[in-house]
Amino acid sequence: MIETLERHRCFGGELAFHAHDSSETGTRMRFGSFVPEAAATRPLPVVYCLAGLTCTQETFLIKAGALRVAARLGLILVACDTSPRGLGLPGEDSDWDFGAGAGFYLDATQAPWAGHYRMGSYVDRELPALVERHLPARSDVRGILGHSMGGHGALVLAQRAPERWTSVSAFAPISHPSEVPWGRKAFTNYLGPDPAAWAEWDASVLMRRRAFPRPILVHQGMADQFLAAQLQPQALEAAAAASGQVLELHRCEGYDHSYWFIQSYIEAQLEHHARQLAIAPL
Ligand SMILES: N[C@@H](CCC(=O)N[C@@H](CSC=O)C(=O)NCC(=O)O)C(=O)O
Repeated sequence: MIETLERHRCFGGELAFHAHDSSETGTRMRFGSFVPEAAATRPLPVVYCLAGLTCTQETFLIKAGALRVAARLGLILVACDTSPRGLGLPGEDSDWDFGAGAGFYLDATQAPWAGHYRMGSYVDRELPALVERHLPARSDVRGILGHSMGGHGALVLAQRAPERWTSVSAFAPISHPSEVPWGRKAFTNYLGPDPAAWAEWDASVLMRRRAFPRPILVHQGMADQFLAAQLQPQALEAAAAASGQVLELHRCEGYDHSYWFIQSYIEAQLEHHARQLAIAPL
């Protein structure tokens, strides 16, 4: 069951925030949804929007400038939180790049995170099942996009289950988390010290192994303060070349890591999803 906490009419449709008990995280989770007016006459495809470190279920919907575009294209948007919260685990709230607000969209295997920090299965299975039961959403196709840590999440979840995810795109993703400080910290603590376990949640490793069956779109700002140290889009590009993945990587001169960058390219990304979702067989 979901509890709807607030509803707002927006661009002819409805923006809402909901809460529910999650069996994956064992906590109460919140998510936001935007349902365009067009859903009054037919079920619409959903694009799941994964935000980055320190964000909540509100950040993308408030800051990305996506709702006007989604209303025009007839796409439902769903934005979840970036981790479970309020568990009282040691260290859960100590760092902005680990623990609460930094779930990394994976399934933790290490104590004390295992059993709760299961954002991978939450986004892949539990949330779509809930959304498809309660919103006027198509269940035959799904899109996923994300920013930074959320870009990593979108790329990894789509590549791990290409039969479940029709379309994927990312803004400034953490492209090769096994090799950068944010990813190594998260993977060591959530998955343990063995890099073999990390590989299953690393977009560049997965892409090198097997191409996703449809084109992947990425935008990366070239004035991004995290570009060299944390994001490394060149790893994704090399992996795509190795597996034959069709990867459209746009290097956007002068743009930083912020939501001003996302606002500037959200229309291109949602149009990519609309194209992919429309051509998927019904
Ligand atoms: N607190 C940090 C900055 C955190 C930050 O920049 N978060 C990004 C995502 S980074 C990768 O996942 C973000 O989207 N923040 C929300 C926003 O509204 O911009 C610091 O102090 O450097």
